[in-house]
Amino acid sequence: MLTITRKLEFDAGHRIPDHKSQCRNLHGHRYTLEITLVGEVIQQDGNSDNGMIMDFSDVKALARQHLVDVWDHAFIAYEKDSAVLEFLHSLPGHKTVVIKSIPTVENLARTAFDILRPVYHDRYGTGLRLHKLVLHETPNCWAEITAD
Ligand SMILES: Nc1nc2c(c(=O)[nH]1)N=C([C@H](O)[C@H](O)COP(=O)(O)OP(=O)(O)OP(=O)(O)O)CN2
Ligand SMILES: [Zn+2]
Repeated sequence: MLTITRKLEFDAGHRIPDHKSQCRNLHGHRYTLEITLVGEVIQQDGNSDNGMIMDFSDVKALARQHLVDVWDHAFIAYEKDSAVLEFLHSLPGHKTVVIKSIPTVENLARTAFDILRPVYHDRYGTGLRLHKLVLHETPNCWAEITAD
């Protein structure tokens, strides 16, 4: 299978409210996101995308628009983490992203996958689709999610 992968990075805060150790504290990470796409290679002389599954700059632009710019420098909070949400909502203009699950790297990867899958899906009529998403929380810890 021929795939392309675009890597992007962003910073975000989170906490894991029930965690047995340090991760229950408010803290942040520089997340690394890897987006892997599959699809036919475009064969069209004169087309800027000729020879590509998708131009890396377009992969990046869409990822930024729909996910990275939304999450970058935000605090990502679980919708039931009422103590933290109450505090964050008291800060004028604070960038807070509320998600339906605890913001572990597993749940963030799944949430990111669900956001980005329709963004890339068959954009050029070439069977383009999101094949895999990898989210690194630290250089040593990451989650991967692959399309069924
Ligand atoms: N399965 C998961 N385990 C943990 C998660 C998670 O999202 N999924 N998250 C955390 C913490 O939030 C933190 O991100 C990881 O901290 P830590 O284990 O300290 O990771 P480091 O890479 O910094 O660890 P080193 O031992 O310094 O390499 C915890 N667990
Ligand atoms: Zn963490």
